[in-house]
Amino acid sequence: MTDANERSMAAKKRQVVLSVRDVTVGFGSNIVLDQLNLDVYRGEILGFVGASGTGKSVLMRTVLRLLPRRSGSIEILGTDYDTADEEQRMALDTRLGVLFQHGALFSSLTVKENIQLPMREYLDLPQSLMDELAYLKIEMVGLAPDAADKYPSELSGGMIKRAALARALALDPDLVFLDEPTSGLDPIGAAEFDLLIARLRDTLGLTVYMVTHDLDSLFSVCDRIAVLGGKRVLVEGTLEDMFAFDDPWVQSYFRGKRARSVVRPDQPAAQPEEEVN
Ligand SMILES: Nc1ncnc2c1ncn2[C@@H]1O[C@H](COP(=O)(O)OP(=O)(O)OP(=O)(O)O)[C@@H](O)[C@H]1O
Repeated sequence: MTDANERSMAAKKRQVVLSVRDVTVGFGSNIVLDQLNLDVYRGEILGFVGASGTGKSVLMRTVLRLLPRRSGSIEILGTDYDTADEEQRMALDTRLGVLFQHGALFSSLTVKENIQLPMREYLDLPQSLMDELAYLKIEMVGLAPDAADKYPSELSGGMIKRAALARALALDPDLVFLDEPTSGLDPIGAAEFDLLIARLRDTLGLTVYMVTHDLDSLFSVCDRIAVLGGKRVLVEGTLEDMFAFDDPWVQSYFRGKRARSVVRPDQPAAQPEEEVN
């Protein structure tokens, strides 16, 4: 059996936790996603990439039902929100965590209060237990306990990302969506954040859907990569699949000069080389 066949057999055995089928999304006459398909498997870190403006955020927002779609279906953790009843929708909401691009913490609330927001919305817990849980999440993301009573304006960029991650983990989700989690962090902070995500995946059994432009993240923590292009998922698979995929943007992205500075040295550069942003 070839490697490709073995991989495809293994993929079939994996449990799909997010299934996007023939999804079309547009704004007026601007069709951004056209009959797009994507599967995300339990326990993986999927890196979602694509040129600027191709619709990565639009897809994530559509999956999270923050944007309407024109057609297609989306099933998350076995539930199709469109056909689910109120109780099933609520149960699904508690199993999802989201970290938006700029952290999106409420500036008038402390870190602890931000983390407790989802708990207040979905759970009926005494304050003492919510405090205990908030401190647990704060520790989980590598923040010091005294961060709990700080306001977002008192935190560094890296601390804001961690606090936002703690809030995303507030309800012990199965699937977390991260929109450019390392953007704005210095390389060391970004590498630490990547390691944190990988560790949380391993210890909590999370599935991670990560929109990113960060080549380091793609090379160091992502199990699979999906590339958005031409309003669809152009290619999905391992890094090796990306290197082998015959498309100018994909070749330039994964084998360009910037990629070569972080990738394993055994990967040859694309010829001719064109840099992408
Ligand atoms: N609310 C909206 N109304 C109209 N057009 C929108 C809206 N949101 C996104 N778009 C358009 O959809 C397209 C895709 O945008 P999106 O933000 O998803 O790109 P992206 O791939 O996430 O880009 P980047 O990597 O720069 O963040 C763009 O043409 C954008 O102008």
